[in-house]
Amino acid sequence: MSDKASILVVEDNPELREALSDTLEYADYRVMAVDSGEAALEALADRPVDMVISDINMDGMDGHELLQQVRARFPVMPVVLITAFGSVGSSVRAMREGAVDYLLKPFKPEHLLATIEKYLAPRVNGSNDPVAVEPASQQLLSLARKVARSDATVLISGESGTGKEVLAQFIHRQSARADGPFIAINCAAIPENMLEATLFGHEKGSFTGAYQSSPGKFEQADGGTILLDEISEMDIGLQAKILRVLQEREVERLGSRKTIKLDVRVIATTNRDLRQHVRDGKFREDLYYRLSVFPLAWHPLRSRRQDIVPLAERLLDQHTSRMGRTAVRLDSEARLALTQHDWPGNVRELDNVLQRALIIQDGSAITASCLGLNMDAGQAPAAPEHQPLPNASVPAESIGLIEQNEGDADLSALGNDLKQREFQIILSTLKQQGGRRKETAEVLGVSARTLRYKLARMRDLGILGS
Ligand SMILES: Nc1ncnc2c1ncn2[C@@H]1O[C@H](COP(=O)(O)OP(=O)(O)OP(=O)(O)O)[C@@H](O)[C@H]1O
Repeated sequence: MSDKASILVVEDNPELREALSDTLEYADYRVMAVDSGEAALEALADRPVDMVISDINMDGMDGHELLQQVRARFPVMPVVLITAFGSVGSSVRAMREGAVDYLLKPFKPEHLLATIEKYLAPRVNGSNDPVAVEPASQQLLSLARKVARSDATVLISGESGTGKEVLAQFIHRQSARADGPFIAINCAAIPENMLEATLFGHEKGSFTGAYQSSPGKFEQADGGTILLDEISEMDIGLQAKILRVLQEREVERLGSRKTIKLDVRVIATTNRDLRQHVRDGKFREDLYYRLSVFPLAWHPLRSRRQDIVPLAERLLDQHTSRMGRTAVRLDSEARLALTQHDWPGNVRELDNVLQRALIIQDGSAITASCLGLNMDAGQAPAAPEHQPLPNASVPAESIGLIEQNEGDADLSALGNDLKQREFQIILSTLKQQGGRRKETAEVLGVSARTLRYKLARMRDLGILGS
C-alpha cells in the first residue's frame, strides 16, 4: 500500500486543474482531480482521501456547499477552498463554515504546498500507527494527536484487544517525548506483592531477595511515557501511592527516603468501566479523576466495521513480510465474512483468525472458507463459490426494502442479515457477469445508479477493494 498522502482537487477550469495536479504530483502526493462538487463526493465515497482542495465558483454544487457536505460526511477531513482575488467575503465565509484555510487566486505553487503541509495530518497508515478508517476512529486518532502535544494524563478505555496499547504508543510517538523512553507495565500480570517494587524501584536489602538496588518503571520512564496497562486491576493500597506520584511527580524507591523527581507522562488503560469500579468500591475515586483528565475510548471492532478490512490488510502485510512470504490478498467473500463477524475478541481475535488462515491458505488469496468464521454460531454462511443466479425479483425487492433503512449504518442492527445477503447476491452476480456493472444491474433489476450506490457502500465497509 502506498504511503503517499492523497489529495482531491476540485476545479472546473481545466488549465488550473492540470496545473494544481502537476504541482501536487511533482511534490509526491497522490492526486485525484475532478471538475465538480458532485464528482468530488463520488470520488470521496470511492476511495480514501487525506485532504480536499476545492475552487469555490463552480457550476452546480459550489465550493461552499461541497465543504458542508464533506464536513457532514467526513468531519475531520481538512478542506482548503480557493477563492477569487478580491472576494474577502468568500474567504471569511469559508473559514466560518469550517474550511481549514483558503488560497487566494493567483497563488504560487510554494504557497499551495506550504498550506497542504500545514494541515495534512501526519500519515496514519505508516506501519506502526493505528489503522483508523471509520470516522469515529479517525476522530479518536485526531483527539489523540491533539492530546499528545500536551503532558496531560490520558485514560484509554476499551474492550480487550481493541488497540489500547497501540493508541498509547501512538500518543507517545506524536508527543515531544517521542525520543524518550516508552515503558509499559501490565498491572494485572505482575504479582501484587511485586508490583510496588517494580513500579517504584527498591534499595538493596529493602526486602528478602533484594540483593541489589534497582530503579523502578517510573524512573526508567523519566523523560518519556509510562503506560499503566489494566490499571483497574491494581490493589487499592497501591492506588494511593500512584495517586501521590501523579500529584507530586516524584517517587521514593522501596527502602529509601530519597525522593527522585520525575518528568513522566502517564497513560493508563482499562477494559473495565472504571466509574462502575469506583462505585463498587474497588477503585479510588480521587485516582479515577486524576487519571481521566483526558479520556479516550476505543469502540469495539463490531461498532467500527470500516476498520475491519484495512486492519486485516495491515496485519496480513505484517505477517507475510515477517514470514518472508509474498503478499496475500483477501478475496471479496473473505472481506464480506470479516465485515460480518462480530469480533468479541476485537483486533486480537482478527489477528488470530488471519494467522490461522495464512497457515491453511495455499494460493495468493485468502478466501472466506480459510477464515472459518461461518462455523461460529449465529453467522450467516458465506456465499458459495458458484451461487446460482438469483431470481431477479428477490434481490430487486430486497434492495428496495433495504433502501428505506439506508440511514442505519450499524450492520449489527435489525435487518443486518438481509443486508448481508444482499451484499452476497450483488457480489455473486457481479462475478457471474464478469464484473460488468451494466449487466449486473439488469440481472438484479435495479438501476445502474442504485447499483453504483450499493457498491460504494460495500467499498466503504471494505467488502470491495477500491
Ligand atoms: N488500530 C490498530 N491498528 C493496527 N493494529 C492494531 C490496531 N488495534 C489493535 N491492533 C493490533 O491488535 C493487537 C491488540 O492490540 P492492543 O494490545 O493494543 O490491544 P489492547 O486493547 O491493549 O488489549 P488488552 O486490553 O487485551 O491489553 C495488537 O497486535 C495490535 O498490534
